Amino acid sequence: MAMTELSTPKTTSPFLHSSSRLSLSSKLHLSNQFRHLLLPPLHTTSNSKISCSVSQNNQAPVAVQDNGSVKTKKECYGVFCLTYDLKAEEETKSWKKMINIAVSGAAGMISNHLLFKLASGSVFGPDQPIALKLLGSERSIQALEGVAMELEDSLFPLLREVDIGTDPYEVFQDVEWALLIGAKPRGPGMERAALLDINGQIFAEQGKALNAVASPNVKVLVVGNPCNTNALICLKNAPNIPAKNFHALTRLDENRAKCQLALKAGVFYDKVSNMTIWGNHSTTQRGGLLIQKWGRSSAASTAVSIVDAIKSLVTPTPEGDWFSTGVYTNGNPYGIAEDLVFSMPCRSTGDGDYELVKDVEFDDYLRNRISKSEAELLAEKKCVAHLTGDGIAFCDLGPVDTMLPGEV
Ligand SMILES: NC(=O)c1ccc[n+]([C@@H]2O[C@H](COP(=O)([O-])OP(=O)(O)OC[C@H]3O[C@@H](n4cnc5c(N)ncnc54)[C@H](O)[C@@H]3O)[C@@H](O)[C@H]2O)c1
Ligand SMILES: O=C(O)C[C@H](O)C(=O)O
Repeated sequence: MAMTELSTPKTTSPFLHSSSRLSLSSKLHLSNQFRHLLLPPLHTTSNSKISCSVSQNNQAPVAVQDNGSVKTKKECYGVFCLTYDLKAEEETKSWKKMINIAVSGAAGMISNHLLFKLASGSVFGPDQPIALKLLGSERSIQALEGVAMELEDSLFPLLREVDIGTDPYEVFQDVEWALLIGAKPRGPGMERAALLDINGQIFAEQGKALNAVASPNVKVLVVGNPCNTNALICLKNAPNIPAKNFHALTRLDENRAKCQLALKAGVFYDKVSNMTIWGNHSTTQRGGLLIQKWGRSSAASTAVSIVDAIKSLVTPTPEGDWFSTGVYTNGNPYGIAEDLVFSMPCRSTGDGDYELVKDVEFDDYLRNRISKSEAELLAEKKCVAHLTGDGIAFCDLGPVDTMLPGEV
């Protein structure tokens, strides 16, 4: 194998703007028969050395163009600074058109697991190139750069672009998926509803930004807690986007419930189907206990459940089964109060959209539990009336009796 040694220059932080475009382009093949190419700046120490050879095929690296002007390297990072003519690459001819995916809270715990699954192709498929638009808070911008560096070092062929920024009006431009994770998590002894005040503002602002700049058919998955009411705030601030496109993540509850039922029934969890989570991302499940054990809220299993939730929308639902997702109640067949985001059983043909499953039967016990969840969400809705355009907020969340044994 032909080898060469390249000394790599030390580079300073390239992310100098609120939204930096990192255009990750085609693969650099590491093989023996091609001429050596000077690599873009690497984030390594000044004395590090690399032995490699780089095939260039017919691709001429060019500077990234933005609004007609050639960008300077300080706006991007390493390999993201170059873009390549992909027409020469046989593999990419079978690929779908690239999609733009926004992830907020991209420097947080959940995103740290999720982003690498998205970039690997295991969520949207092995023929679906993606651009990641990463939104962080001002305080997390350095960490966001670190995330971009790790994505760069992972050499994902399907990851074509990475943007980072703190302004949702820039980061959400033309996005087809928005995964809204960025928000404060609760700590030990807190209820999710206590986050209403802190997190509600974030989702009002991000709803407005999506409304203004995202793709008109963007699919929005709200993860930040309390996710049902945050999703309601978000959709109310985005009147140009179909309300049906907004989801609150209740898939973690579904996965937890499947696990618990399997345990009880003495079967492996793949034997459990047709699980419905009704209502809100539940405070009656294991989130609090996990916070007590971990000292922080669930992250890896949440990322997995986000993957499951997206896959349920982009692949056909297996015959006879359904999945749960928090959706806008608008003419629902179960008599649940309208104008809420409420988790219900759904099916999808795999086109990103869904239909409600309309014939699930309730017994009195279930009806009673659903009513309780409905009452909780109606109370939360009153608390955020100032953020949904419904007048003056009135907050009376009542006594909380949902802590699990062992919670403090
Ligand atoms: N629905 C669910 O099933 C579920 C499960 C677990 C956690 N959660 C919720 O998800 C949220 C995130 O959890 P985490 O563990 O990743 O938290 P984290 O604290 O690790 O990360 C949150 C990140 O969001 C950033 N952020 C804060 N405000 C922002 C804003 N306005 N715009 C963009 N980014 C912003 C923070 O800087 C931080 O980097 C929490 O609200 C948590 O309660 C929901
Ligand atoms: O419980 C929490 O606050 C975190 C998350 O929503 C969870 O269910 O694990």
